[in-house]
Amino acid sequence: MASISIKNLKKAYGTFSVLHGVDLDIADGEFVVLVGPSGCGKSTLLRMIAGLEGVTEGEIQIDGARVNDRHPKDRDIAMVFQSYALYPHMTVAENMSYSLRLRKVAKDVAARAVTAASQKLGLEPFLARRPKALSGGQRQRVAMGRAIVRQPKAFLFDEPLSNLDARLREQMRAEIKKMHADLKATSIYVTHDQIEAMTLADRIVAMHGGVVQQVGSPLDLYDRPANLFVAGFIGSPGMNFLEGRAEKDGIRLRDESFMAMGDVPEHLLGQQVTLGIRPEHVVLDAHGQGMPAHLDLVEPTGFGIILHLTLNGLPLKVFTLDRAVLQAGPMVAVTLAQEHLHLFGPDGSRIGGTSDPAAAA
Ligand SMILES: Nc1ncnc2c1ncn2[C@@H]1O[C@H](COP(=O)(O)OP(=O)(O)OP(=O)(O)O)[C@@H](O)[C@H]1O
Repeated sequence: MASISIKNLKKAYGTFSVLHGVDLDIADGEFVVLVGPSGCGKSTLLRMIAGLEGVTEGEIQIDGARVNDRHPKDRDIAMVFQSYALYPHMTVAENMSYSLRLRKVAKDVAARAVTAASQKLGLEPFLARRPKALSGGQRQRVAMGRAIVRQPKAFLFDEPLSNLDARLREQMRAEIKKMHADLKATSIYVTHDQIEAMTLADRIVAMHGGVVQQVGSPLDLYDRPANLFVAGFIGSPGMNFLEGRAEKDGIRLRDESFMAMGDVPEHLLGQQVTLGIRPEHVVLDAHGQGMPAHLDLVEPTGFGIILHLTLNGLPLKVFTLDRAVLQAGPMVAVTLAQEHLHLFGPDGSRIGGTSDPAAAA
């Protein structure tokens, strides 16, 4: 296995710049997930690491060695795609052993590697079948098995589960996690799906517009998003944002209502700021204490309930497990849990901490 280091990496297609200087150090055995909206450059970054795209500027190192000009096959990296990319005329066993045969690995060694990988992935009953006789989930497993038998330095996953239905995704997600716990292989995984990112990653890299916005553990990004983009992107239903002007002890919202939040840093006074609060941190008050809000829409998800409210003319989402709200009238009372308020400055970056008062100082 290997460490991967990316230094000031840039990519442009003609005059169109896709990556604007990415720095990232991935430790040996780490599972890193790249997330971001469509077009933010995550697949481009992955493909550059694999050697499938050239480097415009900057450096990629694998185990300390510069690989910018190294051919993909000489980087010793296995890539798993959403399209599976299996050879249709080969059986599962042949697909899995193909790369070993190319490397002239002895037949019995290759057979042992295929057996071990197929046991791990529950593929033994299918070894003699061709890909067309497999379900999507089974094909994806073969694609992973093919990567495993090579024992590469690192695995790169490009949205491997996006062609699968929700139940199968859930199952395969858990299998990938188990596989990683087992093999401890350095892995970089690209996805749109934030549940995949949250559940699989040791660290998440959130990208937007070809720029890394934040790198951290899943809960770091959830609890202490570095800016408005990360705050809005991570979490579903998404964080609520309320815009206003900073005053000494809180924020004067657009509708002139006041949200108390302790000492506001002096340099922000009078500035336009944004308050953020996650839907699960808006507290519904059964006793009618708190701010009156109009209940516009109720979305029961089974697990919990998403409420769409209007508070002082502003939209506010609430997530609750309390089914009693299904009987609530058109008016409810809400409190925003102060310790869970996030504050973002005029440029969108996070101000201080909410859960960690020392960081706010
Ligand atoms: N060969 C190319 N020539 C020109 N532009 C390209 C090329 N490949 C990608 N791009 C552009 O680079 C940007 C980043 O693409 P990339 O595929 O890396 O995004 P992504 O974040 O992986 O998106 P998605 O989640 O939709 O796959 C996009 O605007 C895309 O149109």
